[in-house]
Amino acid sequence: MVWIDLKRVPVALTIAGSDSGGGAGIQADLKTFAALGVHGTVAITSITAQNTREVRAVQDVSVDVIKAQIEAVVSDIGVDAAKTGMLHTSEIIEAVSEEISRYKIPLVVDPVMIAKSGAPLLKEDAVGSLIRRLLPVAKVVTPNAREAEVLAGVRIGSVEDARRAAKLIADMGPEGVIVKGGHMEGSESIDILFYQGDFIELRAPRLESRNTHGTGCSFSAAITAELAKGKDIREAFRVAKDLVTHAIMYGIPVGKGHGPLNPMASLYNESERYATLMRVVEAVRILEGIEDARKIAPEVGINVAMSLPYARDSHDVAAVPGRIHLVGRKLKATSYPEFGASDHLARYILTSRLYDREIRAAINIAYSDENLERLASMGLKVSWYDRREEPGEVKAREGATIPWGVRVAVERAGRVPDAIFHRGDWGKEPMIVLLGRDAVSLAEVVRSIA
Ligand SMILES: Nc1ncnc2c1ncn2[C@@H]1O[C@H](COP(=O)(O)OP(=O)(O)OP(=O)(O)O)[C@@H](O)[C@H]1O
Ligand SMILES: Cc1ncc(COP(=O)(O)O)c(N)n1
Repeated sequence: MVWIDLKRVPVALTIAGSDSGGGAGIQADLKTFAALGVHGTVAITSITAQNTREVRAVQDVSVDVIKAQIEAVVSDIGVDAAKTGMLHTSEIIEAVSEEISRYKIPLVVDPVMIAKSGAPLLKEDAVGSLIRRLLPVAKVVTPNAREAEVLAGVRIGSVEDARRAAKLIADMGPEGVIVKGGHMEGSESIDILFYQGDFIELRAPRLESRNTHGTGCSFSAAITAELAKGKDIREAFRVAKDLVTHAIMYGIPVGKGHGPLNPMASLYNESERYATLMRVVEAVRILEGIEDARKIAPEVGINVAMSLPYARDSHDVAAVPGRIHLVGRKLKATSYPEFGASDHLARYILTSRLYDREIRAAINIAYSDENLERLASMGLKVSWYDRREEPGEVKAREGATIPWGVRVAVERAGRVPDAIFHRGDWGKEPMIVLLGRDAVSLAEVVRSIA
């Protein structure tokens, strides 16, 4: 539960460029502030004509108007924390530095140099101003590996190098330095914070996605939002890493280049919790209403599961703890649905979603030729895997069988099928698992089969 102080909403300010494509810059910052419950204000430094592929034009805002925007916000609304993004020239950097010093605002500096599409967003002769004027007034600075190389003057090829660079940059004035690992190699994206003489390292699986435009902007905006709430740098770092990882996982597939990440992913996920749980409740009601369920109930019981739209793991999948069992001819759920209640069906859903984002629900029923024929006669696509063909290294890994089996069945069908079955193995009951967008529609299919 996040307690929101409605009497005093925290205020964050972003001093950055506008991205017409809505993916990076102030657009990403405002979405991130909003996602974290902070009121966002802006001082636009440059207007870019930009999309997912390129920066076509840049118009810098005059230094007077940049200063006027900051003063307008500070004098009336007040600012708890600010961040900088694209600051194109030395003049802009110097003006921003003066304003920050005058109002003593806690500042996060994202030393944006080159856009993901390759366009320079900081003039080469302005790096000196960034180091001399901005870093000394920064609370936190968040370079990516390439930016850290420019600032620290060392090459970064490893986590060890990143640590060394973070220390060198800390000597330039900021309290905390985070060297981000998005542009490094390796199966994990590792970010390093150097703060008060200690290092904190946060890791996340490196996600394969084209849609990473705006990651650095959202990351620094999330840190700013948390500082605005009065959180400590370390805690802000954790929140930012989490938000950005989720936002990349559900990046927005628009444009032909690098689409934007989705800073709202966590928020949308939370907003769907109740509705998702209620779909499972309704599906259970339909199953419990089936007159004679003997042909569809497996020995181990039936379960119904449905995931949140932006699910990350089995905690984001609702199902019935203890499953639904046959009592006489009718089905009876042992308890009320909860999130995280079925690892088994969660694996079916989460693996299917790697192929088709629309899949959110699953129900398992007993395997029989008759049930398979019914599914086929309803025009549903059925695929299968054979547990006896499971490679040894998959068998050895806890929880790996279902993801492997789903992959086999999906590749066989050429898409995520409407149902996947296997004929069992030693100690494993054969099973049919129905997959679809909605738990209620799947329960209706099961009712028709029964
Ligand atoms: N493919 C990825 N998978 C997981 N996390 C990633 C990936 N790419 C970037 N990140 C994370 O996103 C955040 C931003 O890192 P990155 O190094 O990409 O910054 P940046 O280069 O400033 O971003 P941008 O390219 O938007 O300017 C970091 O927390 C980083 O670990
Ligand atoms: C206005 C503006 N600010 C920042 C970035 C950097 O973001 P990215 O490296 O993801 O392109 C950008 N492209 N445009």
